[in-house]
Amino acid sequence: MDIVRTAIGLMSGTSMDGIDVALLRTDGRGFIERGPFLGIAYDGGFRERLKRALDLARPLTDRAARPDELRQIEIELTQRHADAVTAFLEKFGLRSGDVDVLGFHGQTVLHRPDDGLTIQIGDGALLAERSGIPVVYDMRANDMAHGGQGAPLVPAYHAALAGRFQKDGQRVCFVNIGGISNLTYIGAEGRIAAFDSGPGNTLIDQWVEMQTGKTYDPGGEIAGRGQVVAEIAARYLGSPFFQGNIRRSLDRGDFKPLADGEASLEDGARTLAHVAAASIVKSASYLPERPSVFIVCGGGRLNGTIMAEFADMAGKNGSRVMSAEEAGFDGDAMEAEAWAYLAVRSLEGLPLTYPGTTGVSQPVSGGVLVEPAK
Ligand SMILES: Nc1ncnc2c1ncn2[C@@H]1O[C@H](COP(=O)(O)OP(=O)(O)OP(=O)(O)O)[C@@H](O)[C@H]1O
Ligand SMILES: CC(=O)N[C@H]1[C@@H]2OC[C@@H](O2)[C@@H](O)[C@@H]1O[C@H](C)C(=O)O
Repeated sequence: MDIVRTAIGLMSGTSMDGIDVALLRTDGRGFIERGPFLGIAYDGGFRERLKRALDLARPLTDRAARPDELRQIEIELTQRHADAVTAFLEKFGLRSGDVDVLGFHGQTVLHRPDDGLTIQIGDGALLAERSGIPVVYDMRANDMAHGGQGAPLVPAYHAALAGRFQKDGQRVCFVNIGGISNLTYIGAEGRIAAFDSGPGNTLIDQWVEMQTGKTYDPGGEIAGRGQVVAEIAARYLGSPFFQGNIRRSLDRGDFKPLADGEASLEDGARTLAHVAAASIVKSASYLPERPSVFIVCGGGRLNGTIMAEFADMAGKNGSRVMSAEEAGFDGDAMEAEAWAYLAVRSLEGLPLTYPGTTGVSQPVSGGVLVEPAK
């Protein structure tokens, strides 16, 4: 019988808005029991530290290199994850001994798939020491070493969740609208295709922060008061990323922020919400079949303007759009749950990625296990 483990997944995504913590009981295969979730927001000061980490990482060519200041930020990030685990255990009445493994994503500071380079900061050994729990981390590297894009990795988890839709004969596509958006298509016969689909919230967050000091557009309400500026939308949607059937994974910095003065606050937010929705639809046209349903997770599902535009465009193609919650999932917890699931798969030596998800040459496992000292 397959071993069912209790795993906690820890995700600090490209939006750099905080740490998502989710518990899962799973065998890393078809058994999945979702547990509680906790989101812990970063304060403004630490977000600035993470932005600095992106600048410090830009010139790096060695994924193990940690210039002094970057190493300091890595230690702080790791300590924040250890504190997040402690807060999670306390909140839900658990002890560290109740948890078999932590799946630790860390923070992506540089992602250059064309150069075979992906760098996540986050010290797995330090987290194991501080938490007293075994840690699986660095889950993207082995995929890249085998010719994969190193992202997205969540599709293996989406595929495991899709079972009940497949039984209904549905062609399901999970859409994650995070800082960057990505898609996972699972056909009725279990065929899986996944890739990054374009800019998500990052451009919107950067624009709203520059114009107002707020870090995002709550509910998409600012965008709701604006109009799409056609030339700006065309500039983003005309990117070579959307041309041709060769999908590649994205770095947070791949799409340039909108410059001050290019639009009013509202029109800029509306245009970027339109770009977020239209890029999903454009990229989805490269899927093997038209999905019958899109299930949307990630913070972008809370932006009403993105969702209204996306539902409208997908509806014209005959596809239905629903939020993760409407489908019975938790759209905030999905990526952290996935990292818990992938950690258990890593312990079992099961594949994390497939030719259809990252373009890797063959299905490969990945991740590095560190046990705390006894
Ligand atoms: N209530 C809300 N209204 C509108 N947008 C929101 C809301 N809450 C969160 N968001 C957006 O969602 C973003 C966070 O999304 P999420 O946590 O899914 O991203 P991430 O995991 O950091 O990114 P990625 O999936 O690219 O790694 C925020 O930066 C913000 O733009
Ligand atoms: C290199 C990296 O961290 N990529 C992230 C990013 O954020 C969304 C998208 O781009 C996705 O490819 C990936 O994260 C998710 C969790 C993934 O690997 O599935």
